[in-house]
Amino acid sequence: MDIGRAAFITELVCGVMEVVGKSNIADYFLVLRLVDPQGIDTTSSTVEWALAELINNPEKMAKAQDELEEVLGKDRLIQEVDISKFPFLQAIVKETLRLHPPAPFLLPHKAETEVEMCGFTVPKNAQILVNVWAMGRDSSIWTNPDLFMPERFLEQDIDFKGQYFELIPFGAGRRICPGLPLANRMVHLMLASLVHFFNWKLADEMNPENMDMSETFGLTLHRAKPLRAIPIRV
Ligand code: HEM
Repeated sequence: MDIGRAAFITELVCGVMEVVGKSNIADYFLVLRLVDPQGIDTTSSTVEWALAELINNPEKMAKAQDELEEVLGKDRLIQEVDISKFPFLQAIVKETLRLHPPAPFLLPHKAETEVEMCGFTVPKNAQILVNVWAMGRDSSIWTNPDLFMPERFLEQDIDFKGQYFELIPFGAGRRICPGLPLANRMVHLMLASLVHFFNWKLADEMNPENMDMSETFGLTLHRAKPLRAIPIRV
């Protein structure tokens, strides 16, 4: 791990400790385990889905590889400062989080008071689950919602940092995921490295067209069948 990354993680942990100081530590770790059972569950699931979608859509994979090679050449490793130079890579991550949000219902919230919203009454103390998975597949928000089309994010200036309510895989507002800045960097860096230096072949002689892209639902969302792919050094 490089010094910059280590300093960043230390800073994040300190920030988290501040939060813990103001709340119940047992609840905090319970939530942390639920959201991120092994510390990287949500992050690794995002990278796995992004890679699966790229293998399933070879022309998008080629476009991502071209973009990386144009800026980095054949040998240079991507650094954190480079991420902003890759609009298509960023669009791939957004599109992956739209289609496969690792926390499909965010975390349960509770209404502190009765609220009127869009003609509905949400009673005090009601438990609220926000179905971001369904929002990502809603045809009144997205054209061809079931298709993996990263290009849609090249045409519109939307990110997932809580300002655009059509795309909130990390939640929004006060309870937004505190790991967002770290996850954002990790997903881009991991995915870019995997795609820049390797071509990918599916195991067991499978073709991209008959890949199983089904999901398992729970508090977190995963691939029903883990991605089995073989890296081939470019
Ligand atoms: C792609 C990666 C990730 C996604 C999509 C994600 C998503 C989420 C979501 C949806 C929530 C609940 C927000 C709400 O209450 O509405 C959450 C909470 C949380 N996340 Fe993440 N997360 C990711 C990565 C991480 C990482 C890397 C960490 C730690 C380093 C982390 C730590 C936490 C913690 C501690 C909470 C609970 C915060 C609270 O109690 O309010 N997450 N995350």
